Amino acid sequence: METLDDERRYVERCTAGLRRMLDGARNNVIVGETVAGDRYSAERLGRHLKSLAKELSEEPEGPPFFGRLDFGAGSAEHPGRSYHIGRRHITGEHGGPPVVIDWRAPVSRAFYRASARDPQDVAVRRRFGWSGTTLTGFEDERLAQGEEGESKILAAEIERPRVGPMRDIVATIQPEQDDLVRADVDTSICVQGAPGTGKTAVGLHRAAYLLYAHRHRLERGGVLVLGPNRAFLGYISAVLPALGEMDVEQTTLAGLLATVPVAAADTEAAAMVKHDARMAQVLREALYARISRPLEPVVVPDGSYRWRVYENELRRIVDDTRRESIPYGVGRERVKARIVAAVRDQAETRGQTANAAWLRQIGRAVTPYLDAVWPNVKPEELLHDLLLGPEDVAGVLTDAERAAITWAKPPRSFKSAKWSAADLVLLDEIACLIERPRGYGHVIVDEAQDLSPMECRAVARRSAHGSLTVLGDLAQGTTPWAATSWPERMELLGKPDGEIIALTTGFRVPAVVVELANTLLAALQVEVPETRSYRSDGRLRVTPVTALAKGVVAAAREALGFEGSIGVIAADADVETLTSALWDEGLDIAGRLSVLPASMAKGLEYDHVVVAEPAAIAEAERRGLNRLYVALTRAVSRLDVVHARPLPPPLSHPAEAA
Ligand SMILES: Nc1ncnc2c1ncn2[C@@H]1O[C@H](COP(=O)(O)OP(=O)(O)OP(=O)(O)O)[C@@H](O)[C@H]1O
Repeated sequence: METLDDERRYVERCTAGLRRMLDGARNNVIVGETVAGDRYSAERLGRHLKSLAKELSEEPEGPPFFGRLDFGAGSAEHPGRSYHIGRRHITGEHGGPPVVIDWRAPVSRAFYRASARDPQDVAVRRRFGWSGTTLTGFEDERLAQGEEGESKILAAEIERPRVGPMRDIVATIQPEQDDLVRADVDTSICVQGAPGTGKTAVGLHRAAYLLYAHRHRLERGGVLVLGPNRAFLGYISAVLPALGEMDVEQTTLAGLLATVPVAAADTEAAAMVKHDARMAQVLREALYARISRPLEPVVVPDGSYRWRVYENELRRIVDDTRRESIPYGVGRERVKARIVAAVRDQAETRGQTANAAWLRQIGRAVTPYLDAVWPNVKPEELLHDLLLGPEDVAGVLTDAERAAITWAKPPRSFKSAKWSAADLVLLDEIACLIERPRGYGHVIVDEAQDLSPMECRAVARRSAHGSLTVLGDLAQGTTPWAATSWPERMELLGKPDGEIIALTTGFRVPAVVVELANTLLAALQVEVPETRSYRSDGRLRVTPVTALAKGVVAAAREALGFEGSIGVIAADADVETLTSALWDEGLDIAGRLSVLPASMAKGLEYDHVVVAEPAAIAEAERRGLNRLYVALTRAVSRLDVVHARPLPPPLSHPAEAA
């Protein structure tokens, strides 16, 4: 077994290897552009090499490897071989074997999965400890000899104080997480995970894994990651680049659907109706109601002659086309083509030949008729008209529901209409009825419990020919339409057969904090499995105060004495006052201390969290207790609950909890 010095020399070989790869990629950029056969392939090759060179040079510098596997002499596939495992593959000297194997390669799997009970031919698993890019030590587990222990390196990684954006967990992925990361590309999965069980981390690593294992297939469609808000996207934005993946689209659903700006807000009653799955039928019926029954023949002038297609045939064409399951816009084109074909058949019967120019001319002549029978429809126009006083041709909405979504003050035309966030979802539904949207090879949706049925449909349309990874926690549902059951949501997401898997080990929230948060769970009326916290460290303090701002300032000041980030989470309405109070006391809220509204806390984590006035968070909205549950579970090391008012009932046992 080598010494630490040997391993440090190995680091130098890796650094040299990386340098060789970068030089090689840069050289290839120069050569590749001049040697490739035709201009098109030269350009493609050039672009590919440039992006490789860019990727290599931009990659954040980190340790070249984090683990090593020594296989036993009896291994069938890797007898007596050793492999260093890292974030990316590093080529060896003189075309020899790589000095580092990518964590996603098949052989690396044993690093995450082997155990003393099932060593998978691994004699020794080594984990390395680093301080920046300096190798500081390693730990060995002689799995073949039944040796497997709590890893200090693993524990230190999980318990390290957090600063800045989310980091990858590639060195410490747990077996149950690895199962999800490497699930088959065609399999859609739904991960129900309590706070801090690594759902987001798993989703991002899955994106990286799928791109590695199925690059060709996914490059065409692409991979899309949908997060709940911009703050969250900023927080996770460094993970995929650190894993060498630069080309994954990361956005919010609102960002994806934003064809027009959001300039209006709905009442909750209106939003509830607009997000209801029944709106799909209302919109479909409203769109197809634009098609009218042909009552007159089409008369097409052609020189001195007039061609006629009679009502019966036209009706047949329109009815047949309606029966086909094709988008509305394609239907319009098809009707047009069929009318033109009917004219062509008549012309050919008369011995006239139909060339392309003639067919185009007939097509132009048919268009005004088509505009009357199967008109072009703009989504904004259709929705504007519908909201004037929804006719609800389908008869699926109640009078009250129809009244709720009727414009309070109708805009002068659809062009001056101000749209709400829910309207954007409806506009997307209509746009996709008219024309199929771009689909992705794989879509990862985080905080999926908050999606409405109509939003689920928007996601389903983008993953109709690909697969989905759905990440969420029913207990953290805060929207009025949040999910209460996964099978129902998977159905709406178009993957009714998707597997639903629960993650139950928490890596963020310390056990004492989990206990407090769990006292809320029963009141949330969702069935989710109990969580076990990996962390026995951590601190919880519940402090009654007479003046909230003063209490929060004191807690924040004390928190600054510890290492790591600090988040003060308060009801949205209290944020301004608390920010001023911290500011007035000279606390630096631009640095590692931030104040954030409870509505923005989802998905984020801070080393030290101060939850200000739980009662105010709980009563601020319909699912205020769920919101409070989210706020309480953001802490990595310490949670301070500061309250001037009584705690909301399910949380009223501070003495036992503290
Ligand atoms: N295997 C692991 N090794 C080290 N850290 C991990 C591991 N799994 C998760 N973590 C860490 O635990 C924290 C929580 O992970 P993540 O944010 O992915 O959880 P989550 O389930 O999405 O949480 P939430 O539902 O609260 O948003 C992160 O800091 C993440 O890096």
